[in-house]
Amino acid sequence: MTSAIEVQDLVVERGKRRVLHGLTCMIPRGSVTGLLGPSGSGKTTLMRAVVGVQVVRSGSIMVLGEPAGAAPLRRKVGYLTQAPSVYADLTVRENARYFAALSGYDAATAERAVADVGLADAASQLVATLSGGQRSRASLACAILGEPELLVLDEPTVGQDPVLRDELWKQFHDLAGKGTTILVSSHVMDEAGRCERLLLIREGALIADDTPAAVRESAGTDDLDEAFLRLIRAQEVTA
Ligand SMILES: Nc1ncnc2c1ncn2[C@@H]1O[C@H](COP(=O)(O)OP(=O)(O)OP(=O)(O)O)[C@@H](O)[C@H]1O
Repeated sequence: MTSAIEVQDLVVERGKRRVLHGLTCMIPRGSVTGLLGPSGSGKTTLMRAVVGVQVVRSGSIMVLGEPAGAAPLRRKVGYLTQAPSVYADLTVRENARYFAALSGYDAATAERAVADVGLADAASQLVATLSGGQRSRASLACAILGEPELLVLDEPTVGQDPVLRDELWKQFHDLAGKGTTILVSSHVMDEAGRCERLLLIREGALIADDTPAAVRESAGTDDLDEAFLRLIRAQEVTA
């Protein structure tokens, strides 16, 4: 099987609002796929559905050949939420070791994940005393433990400086090179160009599912920001 995620006619309602409107997409294995769209367009909702923590109204989501959220996926899927999900009163290392132990990984695996996110020097620092960017990297370390088969990353580079962002993107590609499928959301269009595939989402519907090059070509511009705007306008005209 070549697809890591298959979403079919997904409808999600949150509160009284329909947030995803029959969304269908397929994400290939071993790829870095960017999920881009305006604030409130449904990116987090789609990611939550993929990791199996979102109640869905209808449709289906298969992840690594299993229904999203199925027990065998627990060790195979890493999820980085937007809000840091580490314990403030533990050190970076203690957090990594704790989450490693929960999944049956050893201390060396925890140490490697901490180093991979550039926090080796802050490993013995309490999370409460970290900067915002460091804190989200501490969460990222816990998400990448054991190199899961699928990594779902909700805005992992927010609050990071350009050098770190660059390093994190290189690391995502390294992981993908080793076979990990990465679904990563971002608001930042210059990050879209770093993805192998793009899902552009607006108001809960897909407006593009293609490579960055194909998105640029179909919109007739090299600028992905402009391409996104043109695709939105084209969709408004046909709607
Ligand atoms: N718990 C909730 N109850 C009701 N509505 C919600 C809830 N969570 C999200 N929504 C709504 O669902 C829609 C999609 O939200 P979602 O968080 O998926 O967007 P997003 O694209 O990830 O946004 P952002 O880029 O700002 O994080 C928004 O209109 C939001 O207000």
